[in-house]
Amino acid sequence: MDLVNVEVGSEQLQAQAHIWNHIFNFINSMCLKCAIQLDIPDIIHRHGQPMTLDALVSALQIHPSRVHCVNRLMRILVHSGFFEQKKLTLDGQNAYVLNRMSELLLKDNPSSIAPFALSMLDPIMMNPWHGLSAWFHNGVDPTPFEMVQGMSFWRYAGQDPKLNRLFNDGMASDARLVASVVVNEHKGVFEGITSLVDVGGGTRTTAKAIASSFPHMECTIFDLPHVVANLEVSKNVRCVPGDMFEAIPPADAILLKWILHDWSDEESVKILKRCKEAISKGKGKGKNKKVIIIDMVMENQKSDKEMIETQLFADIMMMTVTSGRERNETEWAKLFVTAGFGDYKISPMLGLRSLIEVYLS
Ligand SMILES: C[S@@+](CC[C@H](N)C(=O)[O-])C[C@H]1O[C@@H](n2cnc3c(N)ncnc32)[C@H](O)[C@@H]1O
Ligand SMILES: O=c1cc(-c2ccc(O)cc2)oc2c(O)c(O)ccc12
Repeated sequence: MDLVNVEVGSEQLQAQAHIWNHIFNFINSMCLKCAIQLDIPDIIHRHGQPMTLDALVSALQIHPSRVHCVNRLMRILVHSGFFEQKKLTLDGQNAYVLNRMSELLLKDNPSSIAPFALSMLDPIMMNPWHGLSAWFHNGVDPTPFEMVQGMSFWRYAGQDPKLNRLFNDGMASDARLVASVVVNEHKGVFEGITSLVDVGGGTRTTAKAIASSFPHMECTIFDLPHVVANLEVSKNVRCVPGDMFEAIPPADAILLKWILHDWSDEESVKILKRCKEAISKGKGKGKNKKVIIIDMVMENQKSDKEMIETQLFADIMMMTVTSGRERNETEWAKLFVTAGFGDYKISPMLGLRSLIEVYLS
């Protein structure tokens, strides 16, 4: 094709802009990481009132030669919706204020997403992305993470205390946010249940929230021995070490929060079969015998482009890091039928994620 003679119309320029936008999309992630590392949300929060650029610059402990760059960083962060700008009436200066997004980045917010953001944007997690196309040619390694880092994500996290702490803190803060929504707004899901096992319950955050809202429920956390071994004793949540692929302690109900998206369909069916055995042996009756899943249901929020895109990101993330996947309703239903369950109910209620109740019959 003689490119010089091709007429470049406005549609092509728009296409070029679209591609450029995607080439540079990583800049959004990196500016977010930079803002968290510079402590910008906490600095504005501590200021207690709208904060001018001059006040922000003097509170930031940065090299004097970088001072003139702060407004450029703040401009893109305002554009991407992380801060608001207000006109100060006295001198006409603009000042920054937090919004719902930056409040979720504050370090002392129990639901802070900052640790999760820093773990996901750590070079250890970013390097595998450079191997994505090579991994499509390589039929050996289960994930790009394993191909590039030489071991699974789980083994890596087990030997890198910094990544492990950031990831677990990120999981725990998510668990606090989700548990408060579930126990405050969807209490009915747990009513009538006398015993619950939170399989892969990690640092026990979700189980503790459920146990304090339902003091008569016997709550157990079931996780790998090295996870459970490090937890301090809690009077209302029992800890049982073990492997969910082998056997799960009996209970009326089993909770699987952010578990099945880590695993392939075959592995997920194995876990669900162990759940079925556990609730079959439990003392629950009728619809109280159930598996409660908190995970994404893809294609469930047709109207919201950003939510759909985030679910698509999460799916590719799981492919790259854990060999798991995000599923649509048909794919979930197939897992439940294959594992021998009879019925299920999906409540889309947790932003990106849904609550799925799976019944024996
Ligand atoms: C993504 S984290 C989810 C933690 C927690 N449910 C939450 O949402 O905050 C997955 C959990 O599964 C646990 N896990 C992985 N393999 C397991 C196994 N074979 N048996 C039991 N737990 C396992 C991990 O230790 C980890 O705590
Ligand atoms: O590396 C990950 C990433 C996630 C993840 C990514 C995006 C989302 O919207 C949600 C979750 O989840 C993970 C996970 O559950 C896990 O066990 C290991 C790694 C990751």
